[in-house]
Amino acid sequence: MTKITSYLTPYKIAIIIALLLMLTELAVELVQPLIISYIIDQGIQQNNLSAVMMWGAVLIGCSLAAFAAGVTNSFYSSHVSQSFGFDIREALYKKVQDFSFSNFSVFPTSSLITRLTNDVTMLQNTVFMSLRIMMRAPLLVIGSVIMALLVNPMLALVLVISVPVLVLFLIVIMSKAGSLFKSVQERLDHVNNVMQENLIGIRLIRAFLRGRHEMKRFRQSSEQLMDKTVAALRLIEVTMPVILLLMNLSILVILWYGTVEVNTGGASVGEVVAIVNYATRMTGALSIVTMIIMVFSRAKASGARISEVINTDVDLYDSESSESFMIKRGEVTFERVSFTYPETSVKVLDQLSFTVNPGERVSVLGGTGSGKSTIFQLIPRLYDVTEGAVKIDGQSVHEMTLKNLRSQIGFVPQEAMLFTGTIQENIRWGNEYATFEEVQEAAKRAQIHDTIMSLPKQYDTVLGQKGVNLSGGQKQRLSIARALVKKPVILLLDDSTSALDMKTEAKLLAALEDLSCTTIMITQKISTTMASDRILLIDEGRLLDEGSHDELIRQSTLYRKIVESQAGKEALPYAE
Ligand SMILES: Nc1ncnc2c1ncn2[C@@H]1O[C@H](COP(=O)(O)OP(=O)(O)OP(=O)(O)O)[C@@H](O)[C@H]1O
Repeated sequence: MTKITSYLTPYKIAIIIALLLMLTELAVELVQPLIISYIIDQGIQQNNLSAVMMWGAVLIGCSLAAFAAGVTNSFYSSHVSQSFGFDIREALYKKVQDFSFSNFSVFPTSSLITRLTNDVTMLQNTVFMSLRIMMRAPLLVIGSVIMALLVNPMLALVLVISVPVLVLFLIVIMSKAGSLFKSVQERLDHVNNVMQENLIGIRLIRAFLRGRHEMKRFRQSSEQLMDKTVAALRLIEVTMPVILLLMNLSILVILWYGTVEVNTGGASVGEVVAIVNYATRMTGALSIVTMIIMVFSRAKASGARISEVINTDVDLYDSESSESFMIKRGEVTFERVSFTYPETSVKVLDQLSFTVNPGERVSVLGGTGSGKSTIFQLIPRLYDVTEGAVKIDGQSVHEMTLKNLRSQIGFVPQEAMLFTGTIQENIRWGNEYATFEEVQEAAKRAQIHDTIMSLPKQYDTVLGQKGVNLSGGQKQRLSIARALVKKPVILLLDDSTSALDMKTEAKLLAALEDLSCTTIMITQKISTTMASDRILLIDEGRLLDEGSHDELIRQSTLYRKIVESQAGKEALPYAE
């Protein structure tokens, strides 16, 4: 288990320097009331101007030293906190990149974003404040009590009694605040989640006139965040008046008792002033402790949330026996494969067996929810099979390294996903080493080259977020081009031609013809299945039937029904 504090280890020298500088500031702060008491007792009371000048010069010298220490401390504190935040952000990002899909189902995207941003910033600020002021405040309280005891133990007794009471009170508040701030962060996750869904679905929201509904949803979640934050802050705010009340009372007692002691010769005026001065400084330090409680409580919650991600076991990884394997032929075999999604109990695939031969073009057809996309996810090992084996050229995908396996497979997901950047960059995303000619060739095969050339900036046209400035069909063809530029041995198209008209689809399929790769296409369209060598008919995670279009028309009632529903009775040569 990696502890968040271990990320501070590389900066231990800078931390030590910052802490030493902070101690210098603290020492000056503690010695100042003592010097002031000397100025009063040895200078003012004795009418000794040279003593006033001497101790005055010492006071100024100390203040300058504290100033220099403070400035240098800020420099080191910023360096340590920013570097620490950078390292944690990077570690989190790397971890999330390695996440399997089942890991993602545990952490919603919005929560991961909050953890990567808000939670890291919270920790970063805490480190900065710890090195700058946080450690100083408790030390100042302890130091002030010790110094007061050295100056006059009898007068200092008042502080010896009041300070532990206050510290106990603050500990109780801190333990309560921790859980409250944890729920503040969870509420923040929720606000981010609603916001994210709103922004992603903005077009749908406008089209369905659901703006008011969504506004209400957002307000509810924002109100919950506000309520939790107010509850947490109220608890913290209560500490301040309590501290002020108790400390002011203590000062009054010191003044009263001090007067008695001065009159009986038990204390000097300078000593009383010094102890009042220590008490005032302690009041300031204890007020800072209130802020510390808040910052630490939030940091504790944030630290736990970050640790949760960093210490998550990634359940999809290269095994000891994994090796690089060159896919030469592109034969895909499912051997009695069963699959259940993590955290669920329903078998989505059940003892599924089939083989796709090298270079073959196979369509996967089946009702919605029958498990077609799941079949695809198992080939590049986005999930591991629950039972059975998926093999490529006879080698189990489990025994191939993830990087090696995925680099040889072209995968076009159901929803075309594009990134902010130029068209060229988006295609090259599939193969960063592709030349411009290779990018163009892929675009030509994907039937998107002509469209690109008609744009004013052609391949340098900048796409908006998720490719908003393209039509659904254009996005699909661009993501096909992105898979083709990889020159994959196996090409998986998950309903990737659904938005294309029949003519464009036919051209695309013809252009894929001379590629020697094995092509598996999930489809709902008969026009696609007709252009395939073979069709796998899937129903409830099982292989219902397989064969060419003509064979299935002869042997499968279900297939005949699908053909009839899409192309009419006349498309059935064997119709009575
Ligand atoms: N991440 C997931 N976690 C849990 N269950 C899932 C997950 N993804 C899909 N399922 C379930 O698995 C079943 C098969 O889903 P799959 O996406 O493979 O179907 P499909 O045949 O591709 O459907 P469609 O044609 O509608 O895309 C469905 O019942 C679905 O609810």
